[in-house]
Amino acid sequence: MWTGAGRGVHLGGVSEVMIETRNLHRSYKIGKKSIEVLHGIDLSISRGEKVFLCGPSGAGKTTLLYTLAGLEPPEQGSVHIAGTDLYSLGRKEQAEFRNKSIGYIFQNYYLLPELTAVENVAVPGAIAGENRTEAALSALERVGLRDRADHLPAEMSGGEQQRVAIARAIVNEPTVLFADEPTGNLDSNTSGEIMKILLELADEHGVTLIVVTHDRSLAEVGDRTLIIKDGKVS
Ligand SMILES: Nc1ncnc2c1ncn2[C@@H]1O[C@H](COP(=O)(O)OP(=O)(O)OP(=O)(O)O)[C@@H](O)[C@H]1O
Repeated sequence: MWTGAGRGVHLGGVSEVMIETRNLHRSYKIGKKSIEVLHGIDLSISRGEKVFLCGPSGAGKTTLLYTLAGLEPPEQGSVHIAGTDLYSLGRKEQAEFRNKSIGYIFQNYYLLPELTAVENVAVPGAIAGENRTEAALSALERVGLRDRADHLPAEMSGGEQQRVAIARAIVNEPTVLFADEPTGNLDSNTSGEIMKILLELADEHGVTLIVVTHDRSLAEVGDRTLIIKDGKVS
C-alpha cells in the first residue's frame, strides 16, 4: 500500500501545500556572460495536484524541476516539500529525503545499459543499502512490464525503457513525482499510455505530479499549467 501520499487532502477547505518555493534564483555563467534562468520564482502546489510545466526551449523547465526535486540548489530562495526545507538539510539527510519522498523521471531515461529492467528499478534502493527487488517487480507490474524484468534496456523499445524509468521513479512510493518530458521521444499512442500511467498514479495514490511537456493539449487533463518564460512562472 502506497503510504506516503494520500489523495488530495483538504484541511477545512484549504488544500494542503505540498511544494512551496520562495524567491528562487538560478543563473548559469557561459564565458563572461551570466544567464539568469530562474528569476525570483514563487510557487505553491497542493498535495495531489497534477501540474504541467510548459515554456520555450531553454526557458528553464529542467532547471526548475531539478531545483524543486533537490537536485540543484538555487543561488537564492527556498524549496519546501511537505513542510521540509529541502536545502537546509545536510547532504545525507537530503539524499534520504529524496529517496523516501521524491520520484524523478529524467528526460533521457538514464537507464544503466548493463543492468536488467528489475536491477535498474532496484538500483536507487541498493545505493541506499536496501533490497528493493520485490518492490521493483511490483513497480514493473504497475507499468505493465513484469514479464520484461530480466531484459536489458537495449532489448526494449523507447516506450518500454520509459516505463522502466517510471517504475524506477515510483518504486519508493513517492509523495511527489517529477517527470521531464516523459513522452518527448515517443509516438502518440505510446505517449498516451505513458501519460495514462502517470495520471493514474496521481488519481489513485494522490501523488503530486509535476510534468514538463511541450504538449499544450495536456492542459485539459491536468489541474494547472504553468508557463516559464523570461525567468518567471505564470
Ligand atoms: N549546466 C549548465 N551550464 C550552463 N548553462 C546551462 C546549464 N544547464 C542549463 N543551462 C542553460 O540554462 C538555460 C535553461 O536550460 P534548461 O535545460 O533548464 O531549459 P529547458 O526549458 O528545460 O529547455 P528544453 O525545453 O530545451 O529542454 C539554457 O539557456 C541552458 O543553456
